Amino acid sequence: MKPDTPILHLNILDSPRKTSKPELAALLPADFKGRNRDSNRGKVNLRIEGGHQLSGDVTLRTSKNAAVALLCASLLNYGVTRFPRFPQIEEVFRMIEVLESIGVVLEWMDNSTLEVRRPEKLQLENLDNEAAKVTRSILMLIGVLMHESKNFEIPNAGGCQLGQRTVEPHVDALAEFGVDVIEMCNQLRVTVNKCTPCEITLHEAGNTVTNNVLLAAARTFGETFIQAASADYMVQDLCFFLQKLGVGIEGIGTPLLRVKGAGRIQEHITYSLTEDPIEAMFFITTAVVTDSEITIRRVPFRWISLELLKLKKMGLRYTMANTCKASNGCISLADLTIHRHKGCLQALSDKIHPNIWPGINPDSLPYFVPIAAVAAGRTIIHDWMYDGRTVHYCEMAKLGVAIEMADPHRVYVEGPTKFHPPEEKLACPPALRPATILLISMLAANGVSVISNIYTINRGYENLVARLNSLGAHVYAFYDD
Ligand SMILES: CC(=O)N[C@H]1[C@@H](OP(=O)(O)OP(=O)(O)OC[C@H]2O[C@@H](n3ccc(=O)[nH]c3=O)[C@H](O)[C@@H]2O)O[C@H](CO)[C@@H](O)[C@@H]1O
Ligand SMILES: C=C(OP(=O)(O)O)C(=O)O
Repeated sequence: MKPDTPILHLNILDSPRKTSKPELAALLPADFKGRNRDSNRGKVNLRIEGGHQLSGDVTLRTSKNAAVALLCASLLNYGVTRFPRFPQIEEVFRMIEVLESIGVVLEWMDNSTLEVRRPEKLQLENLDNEAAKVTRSILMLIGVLMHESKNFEIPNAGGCQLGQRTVEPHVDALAEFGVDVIEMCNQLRVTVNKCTPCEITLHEAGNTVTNNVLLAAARTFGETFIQAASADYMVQDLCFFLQKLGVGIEGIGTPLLRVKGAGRIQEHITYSLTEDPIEAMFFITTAVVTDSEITIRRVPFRWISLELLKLKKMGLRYTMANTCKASNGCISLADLTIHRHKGCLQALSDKIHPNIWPGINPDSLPYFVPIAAVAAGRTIIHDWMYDGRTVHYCEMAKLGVAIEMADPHRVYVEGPTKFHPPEEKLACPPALRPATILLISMLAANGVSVISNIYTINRGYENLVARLNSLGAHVYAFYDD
């Protein structure tokens, strides 16, 4: 194992010029080249020299979860769609591969603006199954493609492995429009019998299913009502984009959405995604676990307000400044400084559990595991939403965390913890947020830790090595071809 030097300046595309795809691929940091999608060859691993206090500031990128929804939504538009500051992450690269395979032209215009031009007719028969099946976002293509073709197939959903993740709410909701989705041999066969506006109650307030229904309703003539919709951040970002395309949407940020479908959409539009609230949780946790003062710039603070309240109750001090609007004009942002706690955090007596927004975000919940490990006392983390996520939390024991599984949905964490490196290198779990809490804990562990094959982390976070090192971390990427 031969470590590289710390990667400090990976973003070398600093001049706003049009860059061809191969040129861009050559310039992108190695972690972003789509290596090891399905194989064990060319794995990107990380070697972390932990125990350093961090300092400085970091600016949030836009979110994976809104980006994938907006990529699907861009197909509703026959004009040119531009997305400034689009995240350059593996999940986005997979969706780009899928869209390119069906004839969509996608081009990075500069460092981060992605331009999307769809052809008049998509070649659905050419769909790149290999890229599609490793994402869950592929499900959202149903809501778009049902306006294009009466019969088509997509692979069943992939994504993070967190236990059973149902597609039933998608099947039932799309049936209300007149669309049958049948699962056969791990493919979803879609038959569009009709496409009528409807009144839908989702039987789970899921994010992807709400987005799928929004996309279906966006080009269905008439008014569709969605009850028990998710109001989470990626749904809000999709709604703002659809509004810009001319789709009428009322109720954004609530569980009741009313959508007035548009006809053919042909707009030349630019839409800026909002900054990622879950990436904010990543850096907040990094500051807490390494007991560092870090300023996180452009935080969509209202999307993590309950998380911040819980942290405040635990004794964490933070300050907010420079409130402004996100580039899309819709969401308030602020610079958030996390102050050093110097070991004074206390465990909360109440359980910490996720909820649909505005509860603690399900993707924020894993970050409370290392945070609870830093606090004095016992915390109960109740992960009711996912059937199989707590097993990943228990990996934290290898870094010195006193963690005990009470049942498949609950863990007890006893702090404070003196983090130490694992005895041997850790395999990156196939679940994005649980993988990142291992990485964060390694930053706090005095000594050298290794985490292998970080494809899962690169699915959702951009240029993390360089950004952590710019805060004073010592993280080295290396490959074992
Ligand atoms: C691309 C994208 O946006 N992915 C996000 C999306 O996935 P997505 O919306 O696809 O999440 P799932 O549909 O898999 O739902 C997550 C889990 O929560 C359960 N569930 C969900 C809603 C509900 O009201 N009741 C309930 O029990 C589901 O059964 C499942 O076990 O939402 C998840 C939950 O926030 C996030 O972790 C994912 O990052
Ligand atoms: C669960 C996640 O992603 P996905 O829905 O893409 O699997 C996640 O982002 O934490």
